[in-house]
Amino acid sequence: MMQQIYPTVPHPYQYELNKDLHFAAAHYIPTEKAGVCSQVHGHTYFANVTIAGNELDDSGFLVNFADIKRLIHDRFDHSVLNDHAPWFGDDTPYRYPTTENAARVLSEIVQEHLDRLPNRPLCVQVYLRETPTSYVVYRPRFEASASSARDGAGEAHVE
Ligand SMILES: Nc1nc2c(c(=O)[nH]1)N=C([C@H](O)[C@H](O)COP(=O)(O)OP(=O)(O)OP(=O)(O)O)CN2
Ligand SMILES: [Zn+2]
Repeated sequence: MMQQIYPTVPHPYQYELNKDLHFAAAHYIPTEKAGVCSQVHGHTYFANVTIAGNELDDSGFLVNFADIKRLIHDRFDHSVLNDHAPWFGDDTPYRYPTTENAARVLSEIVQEHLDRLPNRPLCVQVYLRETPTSYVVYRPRFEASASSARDGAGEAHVE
């Protein structure tokens, strides 16, 4: 597993968990503007998922590290990203499996899981490296009302 220093995300929460993971996947970007990347090709993607919150569950976890791996690695490893409807598709640039969209999709998949946990942690950052020279950092926006309702974060606002 590649280990490195990731960009930090400002947030008001007491606990921050980070999970590194990787998956091998093929993709193509369905536009001529992508040049050779419009042909099917593969990468070993490296992701770092950052989750934050103030409350732990009855195991003393913010979230089980293994759940994050299961959600991402088990779903996408040795697959073609373009085939993963509804997350990815060829119909709109918002669903092309670019690094930008893939980082957002990972965040959304993780947050859907976190929303079902009683302690309601938040996915505050996904770092996704597609090649040795290319990566994207995605940080979801949170409404102030949602985060304060969740855990008494008051005026805390994660950008
Ligand atoms: N903004 C984006 N640009 C590109 C994306 C993307 O997802 N977002 N994707 C690609 C290709 O899929 C390609 O796999 C990655 O491109 P690139 O970094 O150019 O890959 P190289 O290994 O050839 O990089 P070098 O630094 O030139 O070795 C293209 N663009
Ligand atoms: Zn690619």
